[in-house]
Amino acid sequence: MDKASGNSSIVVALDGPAASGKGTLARLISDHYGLAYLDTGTLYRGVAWLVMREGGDPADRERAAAAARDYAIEKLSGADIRTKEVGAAASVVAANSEVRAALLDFQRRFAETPPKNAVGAVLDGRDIGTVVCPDATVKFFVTASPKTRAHRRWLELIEARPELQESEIYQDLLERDARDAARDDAPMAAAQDAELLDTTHLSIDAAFAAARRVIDGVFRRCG
Ligand SMILES: Nc1ncnc2c1ncn2[C@@H]1O[C@H](COP(=O)(O)OP(=O)(O)OP(=O)(O)O)[C@@H](O)[C@H]1O
Ligand SMILES: Nc1ccn([C@@H]2O[C@H](COP(=O)(O)O)[C@@H](O)[C@H]2O)c(=O)n1
Repeated sequence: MDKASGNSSIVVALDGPAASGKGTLARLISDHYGLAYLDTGTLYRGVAWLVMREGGDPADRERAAAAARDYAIEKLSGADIRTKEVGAAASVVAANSEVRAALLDFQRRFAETPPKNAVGAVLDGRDIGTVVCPDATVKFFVTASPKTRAHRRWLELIEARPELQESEIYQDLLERDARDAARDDAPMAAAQDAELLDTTHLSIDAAFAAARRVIDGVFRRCG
């Protein structure tokens, strides 16, 4: 239940820094509760990829804004948007208010009217609980130590990119986290009513169990 609007759809918001485990948890929550899942980072990664594919600079405000306004998932078929470089570029376009404005409606519509008649939606990102869905049913701020997050991301990328150094990933994550937290528009921050979930010393299963305890508790109180 969306707290304020009374909207019948359940909205679970997961925010937090890069490689904290938001997406992993969001997919498990989506499957367990039958919620539609939106990884909002893919929107910003997609905009950055589209700009770079045309040889543009992600810092080019008008070019990035135009790419966001013309964003369509179909334009990204076959695109590898999970690379370190696209992640860094995504955090550059994400500081562009026109890009954020162009992507906001789609995220809110997804939450309010989830696809495939799902009973609700789970969205992960940086500003879901603060800007996109401030009245979400349940909010989490998922984090882990920078070293833990860098190690997890390194493990994720190393198979495809054996040349990658973990130290390079660590530095990249710190720079991206700083950009995300320092920007004026919709900075990465924990909503005041978000549950803090530090996964540094939690397995995926343990983190999921902790999240379920919170969600089930809210659902019991909401009836
Ligand atoms: N609790 C955990 N313990 C160990 N590994 C984890 C845990 N949670 C997630 N991982 C692994 O860490 C990597 C990053 O996780 P995930 O993609 O969920 O992070 P994220 O917060 O969504 O990252 P980003 O915001 O950069 O997309 C994945 O390979 C995932 O399998
Ligand atoms: N709601 C969001 C989601 C993402 N971003 C920006 O996109 C970058 C990539 O996101 P990932 O979740 O795929 O790591 C991220 O670093 C942010 O700069 C955002 O601003 N808001």
